Amino acid sequence: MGRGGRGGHKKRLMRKDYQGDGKRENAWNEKKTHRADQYLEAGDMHNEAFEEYYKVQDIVPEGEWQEFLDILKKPLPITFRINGSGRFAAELVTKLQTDFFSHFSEGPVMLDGELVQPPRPLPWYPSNLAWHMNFTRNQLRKLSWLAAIHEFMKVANEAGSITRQEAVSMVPPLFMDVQPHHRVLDMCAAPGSKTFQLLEMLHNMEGADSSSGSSTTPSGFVVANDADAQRCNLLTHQTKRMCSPCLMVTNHNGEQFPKITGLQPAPGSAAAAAAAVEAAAAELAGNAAQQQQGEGEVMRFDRILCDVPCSGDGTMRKAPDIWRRWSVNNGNGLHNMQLRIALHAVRLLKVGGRMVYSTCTPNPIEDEAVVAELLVRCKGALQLLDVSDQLPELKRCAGKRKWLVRDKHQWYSNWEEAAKVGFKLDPTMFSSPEKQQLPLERCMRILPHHQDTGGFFVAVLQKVAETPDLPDPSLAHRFTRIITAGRDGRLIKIDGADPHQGAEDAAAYALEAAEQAIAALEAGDAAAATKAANAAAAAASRGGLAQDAATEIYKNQRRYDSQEARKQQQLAKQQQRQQDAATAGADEDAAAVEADADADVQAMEGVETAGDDVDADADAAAAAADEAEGADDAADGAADGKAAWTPSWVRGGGGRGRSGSGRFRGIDPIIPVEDPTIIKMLVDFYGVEASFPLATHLITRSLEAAFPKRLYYVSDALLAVLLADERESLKITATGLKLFERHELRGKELGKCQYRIAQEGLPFLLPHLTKQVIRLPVADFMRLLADRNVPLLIPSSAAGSEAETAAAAAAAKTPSNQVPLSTPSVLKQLEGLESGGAVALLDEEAAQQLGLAVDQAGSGALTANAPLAVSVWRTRASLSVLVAKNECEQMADKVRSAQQRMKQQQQGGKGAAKQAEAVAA
Ligand SMILES: C[S@@+](CC[C@H](N)C(=O)[O-])C[C@H]1O[C@@H](n2cnc3c(N)ncnc32)[C@H](O)[C@@H]1O
Repeated sequence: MGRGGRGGHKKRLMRKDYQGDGKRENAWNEKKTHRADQYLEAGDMHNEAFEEYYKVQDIVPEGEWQEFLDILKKPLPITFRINGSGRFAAELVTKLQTDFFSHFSEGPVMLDGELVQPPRPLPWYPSNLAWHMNFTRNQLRKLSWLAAIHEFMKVANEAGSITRQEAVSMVPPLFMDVQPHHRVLDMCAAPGSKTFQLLEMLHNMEGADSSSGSSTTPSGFVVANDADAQRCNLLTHQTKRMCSPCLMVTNHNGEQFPKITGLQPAPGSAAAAAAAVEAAAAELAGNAAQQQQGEGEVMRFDRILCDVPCSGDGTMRKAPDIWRRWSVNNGNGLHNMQLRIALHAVRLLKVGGRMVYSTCTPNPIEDEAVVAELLVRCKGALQLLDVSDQLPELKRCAGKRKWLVRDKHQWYSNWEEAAKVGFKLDPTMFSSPEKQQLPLERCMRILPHHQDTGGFFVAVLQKVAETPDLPDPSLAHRFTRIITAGRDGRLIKIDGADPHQGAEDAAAYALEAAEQAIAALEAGDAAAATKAANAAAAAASRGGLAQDAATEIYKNQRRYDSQEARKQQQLAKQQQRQQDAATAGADEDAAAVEADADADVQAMEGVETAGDDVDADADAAAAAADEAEGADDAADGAADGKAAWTPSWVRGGGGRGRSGSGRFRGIDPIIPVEDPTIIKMLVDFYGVEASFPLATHLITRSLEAAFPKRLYYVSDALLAVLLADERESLKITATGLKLFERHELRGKELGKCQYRIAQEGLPFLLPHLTKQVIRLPVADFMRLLADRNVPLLIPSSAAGSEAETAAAAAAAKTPSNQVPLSTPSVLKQLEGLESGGAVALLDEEAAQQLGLAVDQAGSGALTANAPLAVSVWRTRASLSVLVAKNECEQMADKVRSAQQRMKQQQQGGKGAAKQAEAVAA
């Protein structure tokens, strides 16, 4: 993706165990999968305050308390999700079942008197695409076939065909009902496992019309947002495996996510044409409202996920440190922020849109209290959906209508009790008679002991009408606090003021006016609030107060806000760090993803560095490559001068500490690639059909090179967002799918086009390429994947039997890894293949025979659905694969499995024929 933030500080982002030799600890490493018990001994897993709190909250059904406590002390099993719902996904499931899990089919497997638990699909996850495994370290060590499963998972995880993810974390996206045309916002998205799921759903284009152009690209998009800039980088890495041009990563506080207005369909898109027709018709009919609509709409979302930062009390199994550091203040301290994020999500949601609120804590203050307050404030415009008939196999407890609130001193049953003495409590935390009427049992609480998972909370909400204005509840409340304090004489000191009666009256009036300001704020009337606040200030000064009451109010308000914001941020960060540190899996294992550092980019660096050398070991070179993409996008190409074209628009431009027009420092500009020379070069060299919107939908992040380093493709819908956001309110850290990358072969001739095709963009581009594509028979394709750099034998007149003879002669003499490609059909194709970037793909007939053919026009972006094709670089003497080794291995594995399956089918067929013959005889 086009990344805009600094990428050069990767080392800083890595957890300690990823630093040093630069080799990252593997997410599937057995050491990490059982980290939980490295932190604490079982005896340490005890916390009276925690136990008392949750017993009083009554979240565990009668008689199950001990079971609940016991499971919290056990490490979490491994769970993973097979990515995509494409046919390769089904194949992967088959492979798991036949190659690996078949060991369990002949009865229970015992080791040292202990049962080895067979892997099982999560019963509630659709199409058997999510699995659960629970092997002990001893079992992995002693059973080599178990270790092989683990190894396979590791490779598949790295190649992006599976994602290790905690079971409960897979739940919220399943209730989002995301469709390809939806605008989706993931408010608190990092490190991105749920974003990945949402993208898969967006790209599930089954049944969509794929007959023309880029119609395999969904018309919707996903904006993945996170408040933490460094975690946005992890998000980018994690979601990059999805290869989508429909993703934008942004870096905002969720509660301040900007409203974008003036959204117009992307120029040249079908939607733009339709809108133009509609606008013209409206003009003719003199329909003002419709005309206005044509002038652009406010961007609202169809789906919003609020997976808010929380105390993480449901994650004890993977973060056992929570036993030690648990405090009631953790949840209480986050409630306000959670509510503010959720309220803003409601503002950004379309009428008719759906929003899922989730946490990984069973704490009602962070769960039902937030949902109830949302419903009350929305006055019927937001409804809690009953989803009890969905995912019926998922065991869950109903949400609660009543709960209590505790501070570090005592319990309270209502705000009235707590208002005066409560320690850092807010009225919104409390249940109330009004809230008890709400159908809060429709919320879902997933308890760890019910299906051997972590704990989670999910509420599914729908906006059914425009909501009333939703002012920040904590703001009004804090004003009240300040005024109460003022009344008590604690805040507004009349230092040095004229002690006569008038001053006191004026002070009282000032306070009253301030109260009116609150009421106006609560009613969402900003103008009235300002007026009342000004009146307060005027009264204060009229009374001759030394300290202006209103100023004091505002000063304190600001002080309080920033202190509180800092505290909440620190708390959220601290909790996040602790969760991350203890996370065993790759799901929320951000550092692992970061340390991944673009395996394919690194692989390319490897090939580049090795140049023409036959033994290009991309992975060795990759280990040395420590610069992330974002960093060198901007630091690009000082040597080859500036870009030669003036773009019609540019977002940002400061970037990386340079001063400039960019609104956000450190964020690179986004620039459309409008240089006719570049577009023509790509179109001519690769034969890109006019159906692909190359001239309008390519962006880059730097103009500091005549030929920008990377060219990214953004979908229609995202282009429309970029164009609409004229004020640059969106802080975009990454967007777009990398399609081309400038190739650098030091001191070597680059041929007619300096751009190679990026593997991640290949599935999108391939259906539109008419040149530089070479189709290989199975053996050659497998060889290319294995050796990754094969020599070519191309006599100038290579053709027919002469070439065959030459190739055979060469084959007889050369060591196996030096044998040039010699299949006549390949030699023929090589004749027409220019030096430079190209695509090598499995010959369609072979793919058909193996049942691996993909409807290219309809392949969409899903990695799992992608055709068997690799980006290559052709020189006069060799063909080099520009794809990471593990990805090549995965592809080879797919072919081998298909071959095996075909063999079995043939054998089955022969057997049946023999049987039939015998019967006939
Ligand atoms: C529970 S994690 C999200 C996990 C993520 N949804 C996933 O499935 O991978 C909460 C995230 O919220 C982010 N965050 C904290 N405060 C935030 C705020 N005010 N607005 C948006 N995101 C915030 C944290 O940086 C953290 O990445």
